[in-house]
Amino acid sequence: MTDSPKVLLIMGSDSDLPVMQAAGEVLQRFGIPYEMHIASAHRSPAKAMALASEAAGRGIEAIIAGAGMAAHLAGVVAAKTILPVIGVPMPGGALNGVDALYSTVQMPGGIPVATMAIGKAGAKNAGLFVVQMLALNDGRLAGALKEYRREMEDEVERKDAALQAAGREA
Ligand SMILES: Nc1c(C(=O)O)ncn1[C@@H]1O[C@H](COP(=O)(O)O)[C@@H](O)[C@H]1O
Repeated sequence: MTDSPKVLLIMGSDSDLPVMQAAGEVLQRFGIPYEMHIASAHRSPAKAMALASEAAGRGIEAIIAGAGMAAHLAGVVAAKTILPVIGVPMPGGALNGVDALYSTVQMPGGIPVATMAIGKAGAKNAGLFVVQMLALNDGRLAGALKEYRREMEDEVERKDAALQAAGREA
């Protein structure tokens, strides 16, 4: 995207990209410019901390941080900025994301990380949560979110209608 980014997406590894893309897709759908980076609190701590501490000065309004296993990334990012940080626990590893969920959500009092569900649904909701925050001061986004909800409702209705029709035929 060419506009200056409003949202920063950080992930601990390139292996997280297929999941984190779900957040990017939501932001793209709502026309919100974002930037994606790979940076790790464990493997490249200086870069992870610099991205976090410089974000506000660059006009970023929210950060989505995704990591798996011992997922310290979102917490470390949150420690270096007062921007809202949304954490997405990645699936995989021996514990299939439960480790990442606990290490993302169990922040000590004082440094919050708004933690979403494990995996793609969590990444998607992280994107939507950011849209909802930005919509507080943006009527266009608020309207687009209402339309998104209407479409979701219509889709459920279509599926139910198809189920009822199939039931009648059986
Ligand atoms: N949890 C973290 C952090 C961190 O918290 O800073 N950095 C990388 N990782 C995670 O390690 C997992 C395995 O990484 P590799 O696939 O590169 O071995 C990834 O899910 C990544 O987010």
